[in-house]
Amino acid sequence: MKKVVKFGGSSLASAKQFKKVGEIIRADKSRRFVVPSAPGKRNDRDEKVTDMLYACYDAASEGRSYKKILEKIRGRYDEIIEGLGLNLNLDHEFAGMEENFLAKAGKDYAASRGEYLNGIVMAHYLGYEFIDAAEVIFFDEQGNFEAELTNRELSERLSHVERAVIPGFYGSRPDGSVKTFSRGGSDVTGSIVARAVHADLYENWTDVSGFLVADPRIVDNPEVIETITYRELRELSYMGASVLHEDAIFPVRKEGIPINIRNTNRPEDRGTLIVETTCRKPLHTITGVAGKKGFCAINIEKAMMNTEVGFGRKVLSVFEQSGISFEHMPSGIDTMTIFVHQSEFEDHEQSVIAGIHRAVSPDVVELESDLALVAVVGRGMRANQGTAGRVFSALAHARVNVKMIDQGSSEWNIIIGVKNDDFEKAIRAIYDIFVLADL
Ligand SMILES: Nc1ncnc2c1ncn2[C@@H]1O[C@H](COP(=O)(O)OP(=O)(O)O)[C@@H](O)[C@H]1O
Ligand SMILES: N[C@@H](CC(=O)OP(=O)(O)O)C(=O)O
Repeated sequence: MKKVVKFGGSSLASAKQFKKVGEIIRADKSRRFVVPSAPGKRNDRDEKVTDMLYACYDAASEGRSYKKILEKIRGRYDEIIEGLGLNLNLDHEFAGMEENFLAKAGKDYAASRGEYLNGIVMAHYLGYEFIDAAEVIFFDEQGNFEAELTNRELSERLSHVERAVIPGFYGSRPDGSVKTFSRGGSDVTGSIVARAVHADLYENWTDVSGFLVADPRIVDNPEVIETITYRELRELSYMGASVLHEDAIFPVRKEGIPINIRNTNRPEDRGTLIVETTCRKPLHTITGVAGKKGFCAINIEKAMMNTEVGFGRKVLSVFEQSGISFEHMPSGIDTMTIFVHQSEFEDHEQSVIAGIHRAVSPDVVELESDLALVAVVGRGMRANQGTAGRVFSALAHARVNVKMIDQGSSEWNIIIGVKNDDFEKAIRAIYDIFVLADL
């Protein structure tokens, strides 16, 4: 049995948390490969080390004094080292970081040091080998992750190692410069390591007892999902369920390795098992509900639109030319609506509208901003009649105005557009009708 264990920032925020992690790892000999994040928040008012490193980099690159922030970061590690009673000194590492800051090694380099230093501390604490992720995780010149090259090299390197700590979140480009994944990317590193060592299980340890049916910051005490499939999870994590990075399933999916989400503060809880496929019937019709705010809808109307071959392609090419990807595209006979991220769209708004006019001569183009998308996801939805009806009656009861509905033909997800202001209300209404009313 071989397990890869990833610990998030909340699990490594202090010496007290490190001790819990140490106990978890020592309790099971198969936990051979450890992927730590940078220290996270110790309480609601605290800062994540990664955020402090970004602030430090910004100060250094703008010629402002960064020393105070760097000292604060140093303080976080020293507190952990002292609390664990380790004979370890990070003088050399911090001197190297300062040199590189001044040499402008880049923002990604700065951000990655949170995981790098925590990896050194963790390896020391556990007596495991430390492997710098820059030596085994690779990106190309453009910064795209090199999945196959990484898998080959990492497999080879780890085949000679009994127990190792590999810091999460970063790797390197061909010129040796550091490149990070997007925020939350240590989850992806854990998955890459699990694939490379052909792990039996990828355990992802965090501060909640599994993947929850809804975001616990919106719904009080949501139920834990016992078993969820990769594709359900991908949809929920892409749509904002931040417990697992949206790309973390791809490497393990290639090998069919299950992921187990576990709680460092309650190791006795079984957590959530994420699998390729399962015979286990879901407890409720829906598996989960998640969503994101900050979308904008571009509504295009033109009489007889559906008879114009190539209409959709021409419209989408306008977005493509501005480098904007679209999220959803519900359409009617004479209407078509494109949902985009408001933050990506705002700067290009007028040029995109002008482009649409030039490309397809529409009758009307209208914009609606400050929208949220909610995804109701579940493999059980196909087998249950009236799911959409229940969703919409719950939303109507909660007085939520539905702006858009998009149901894939696979019938295991329904996407609903609502106003940003109605977002939390919509999530609670859907949770209540499918989970609380079911109990
Ligand atoms: N559906 C969900 N299930 C569980 N947690 C969720 C969900 N949606 C959002 N979260 C949030 O994700 C957090 C865990 O993710 P994250 O902060 O990245 O942890 P870590 O620091 O351990 O990587 C939880 O504390 C919770 O607030
Ligand atoms: N430390 C990085 C990477 C990461 O995955 O962190 P966490 O596991 O705490 O979400 C971040 O804050 O984005």
